[in-house]
Amino acid sequence: MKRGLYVGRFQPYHNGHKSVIERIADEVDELIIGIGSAEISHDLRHPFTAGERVLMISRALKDINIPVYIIPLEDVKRNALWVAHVKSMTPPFDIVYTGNPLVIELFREAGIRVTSPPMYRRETLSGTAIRARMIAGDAWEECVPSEVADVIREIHGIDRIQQIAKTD
Ligand SMILES: Nc1ncnc2c1ncn2[C@@H]1O[C@H](COP(=O)(O)OP(=O)(O)OP(=O)(O)O)[C@@H](O)[C@H]1O
Ligand SMILES: NC(=O)c1ccc[n+]([C@@H]2O[C@H](COP(=O)(O)O)[C@@H](O)[C@H]2O)c1
Repeated sequence: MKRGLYVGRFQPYHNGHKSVIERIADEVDELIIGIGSAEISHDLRHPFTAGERVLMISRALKDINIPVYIIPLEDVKRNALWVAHVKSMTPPFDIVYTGNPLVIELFREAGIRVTSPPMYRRETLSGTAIRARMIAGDAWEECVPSEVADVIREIHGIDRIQQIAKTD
């Protein structure tokens, strides 16, 4: 039994994440998706709540045929304690998938195997680029699974991000 952990902020969950998860699902028996910075929402880098991100990801995973555990992970003030915090919140895992340099370093120091999946269409498929499109009123739907676009519409996510992008 091999269980993998994929950590990200998923603000929002997009087609780059989807392509990574499809590859991971071929390599592991079970997948844990850790939703990072779970306590942060309603700001320009983190517009969506943990619960909204759970909804986006769980609906978009309908074609993944291995067990998936979606676990919100709040940040902690001390990086040196973060891996222990993550382990306390998740089922045991054998491998971590991430491209984030700090996350790579912290798990490696803890003796846990880390793999960095290759980037997929990174020029358009990044949370930063997608949030910029949402704020500018440009097309963003093509960058995310249709189930994620549905959730963002249901929660009036574009109105939210455009409102918080205003200056007073
Ligand atoms: N297009 C992509 N292809 C493959 N992996 C990706 C892609 N975009 C992000 N990732 C990886 O997914 C994980 C979670 O990323 P994250 O949720 O921060 O998305 P992001 O697009 O990098 O967002 P942001 O621009 O807000 O930082 C990270 O390990 C990141 O390297
Ligand atoms: N000290 C901490 O709480 C700590 C340390 C490293 C990463 N993280 C989190 O891990 C997540 C990594 O996701 P990204 O790769 O999407 O940035 C982020 O939510 C980040 O805040 C938290």
